[in-house]
Amino acid sequence: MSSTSAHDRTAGSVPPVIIRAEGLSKAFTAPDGSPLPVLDNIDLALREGEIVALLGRSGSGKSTLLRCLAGLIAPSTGGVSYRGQQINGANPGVAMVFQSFALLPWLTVQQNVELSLQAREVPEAERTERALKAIDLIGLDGFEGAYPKELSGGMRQRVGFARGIVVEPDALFMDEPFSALDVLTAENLRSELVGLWEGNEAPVKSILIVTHNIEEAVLLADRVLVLSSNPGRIKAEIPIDLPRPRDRQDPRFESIVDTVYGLLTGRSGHGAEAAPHADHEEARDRTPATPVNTPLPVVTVGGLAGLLQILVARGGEDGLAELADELNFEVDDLLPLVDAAVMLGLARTRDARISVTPEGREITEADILTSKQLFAGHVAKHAPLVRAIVQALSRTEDHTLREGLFLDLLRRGFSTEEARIQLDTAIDWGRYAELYDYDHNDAEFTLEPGAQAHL
Ligand SMILES: Nc1ncnc2c1ncn2[C@@H]1O[C@H](COP(=O)(O)OP(=O)(O)OP(=O)(O)O)[C@@H](O)[C@H]1O
Repeated sequence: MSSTSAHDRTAGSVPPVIIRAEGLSKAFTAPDGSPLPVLDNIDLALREGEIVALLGRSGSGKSTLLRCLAGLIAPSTGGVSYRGQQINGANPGVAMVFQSFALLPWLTVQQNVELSLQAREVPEAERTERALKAIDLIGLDGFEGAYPKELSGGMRQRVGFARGIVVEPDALFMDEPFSALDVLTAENLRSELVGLWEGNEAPVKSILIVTHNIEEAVLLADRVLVLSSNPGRIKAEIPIDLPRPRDRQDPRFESIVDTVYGLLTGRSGHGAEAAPHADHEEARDRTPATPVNTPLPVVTVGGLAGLLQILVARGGEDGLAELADELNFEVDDLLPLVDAAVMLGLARTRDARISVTPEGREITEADILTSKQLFAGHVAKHAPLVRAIVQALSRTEDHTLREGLFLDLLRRGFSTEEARIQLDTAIDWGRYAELYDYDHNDAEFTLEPGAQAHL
């Protein structure tokens, strides 16, 4: 908790819990009807006076958890309570701010803000007064009569915030509220939000923010909960006891960012940080890698080669935070590349650092033909989906197969859209490695001569 926070807890007393999740698990249904576990056994409590950030990779279940806590979807097992009462529908203590703003285009700013109050049956005169106050607070004074299309992205999201705070919720839930905005606008809005929170002006008692941006989480939150993926579990909880507004250059800030980087890049949660669930993780580690339990990181061969080149040029090793900073990448851009390099045995990560392996260096320094052959060997060995495609093609008489087979198999563990993305990634990697060719017109794979030697 920040030492300067207006929401400071009284020494020694633990603030009351607003929302609690106990043993919360959620599984969706995969397109083939099998269960798709997304969240597993989540316990968490959101207390008065705190900002909590939920951080995790894309697809780790952050939004699903937020929606379960908001009562928008029901957990498969376990429950959610609001001020001690189990909820069975929309959580009455929560207001939401969405990434997409979700404004109604045919309503003015004021009407959009009043809508939240209308839904709660607040009388008209009070609605107007409260809406104008919220609009003023959030810096949109003078734009009450404007329509969303007349506003910039940042101003639209201000309306989103006004609509959330106008109901004076116990908990304001924000799902990636800054990620549709340009960097400067996002930074500006974040600082204003921190200002309102610190000045105790925003009429909310707690904030839960979903983000994939590590620095954003460390800038805003009193606690960061890191979710692991497949299925999502709380992998670590990191308290952030720095005064606000926080300084990105502060060594303590950097050190926390590094720790979180380390947690997110730790291979699916190995190591001490996964202690509470280490038994599950280990059990999973013993199961063989399949295209479903070990998805391909969605990156191009060009991107991967670029990462290795940069690492080699920097002496073979670098801190992940420094690398992301210098390349002007967001965490989400960098992590899949890091994952791909690690999956293929071309780099390794330790804490928050990445180093190129001898195999990665060899590939980077070889001529193009040798480099391709080496790459083919690593991909056929370590990328489960590419390997599965080569194996399946080897077993057919004419060494060809339609993509439908692989899409059907992938749909056992992925949505239709994700299955397509996985297959497209495998097409990119396998074609570059000259393990197989792919004909777009016939949607058909053909094994390349010599590919089986890599199995
Ligand atoms: N209604 C649904 N039906 C089936 N699967 C779903 C549904 N909603 C989410 N999923 C799946 O659940 C997983 C987690 O999704 P979720 O959106 O919660 O993740 P996230 O961590 O918020 O990801 P991102 O950062 O990309 O938004 C994904 O694999 C997603 O495809």
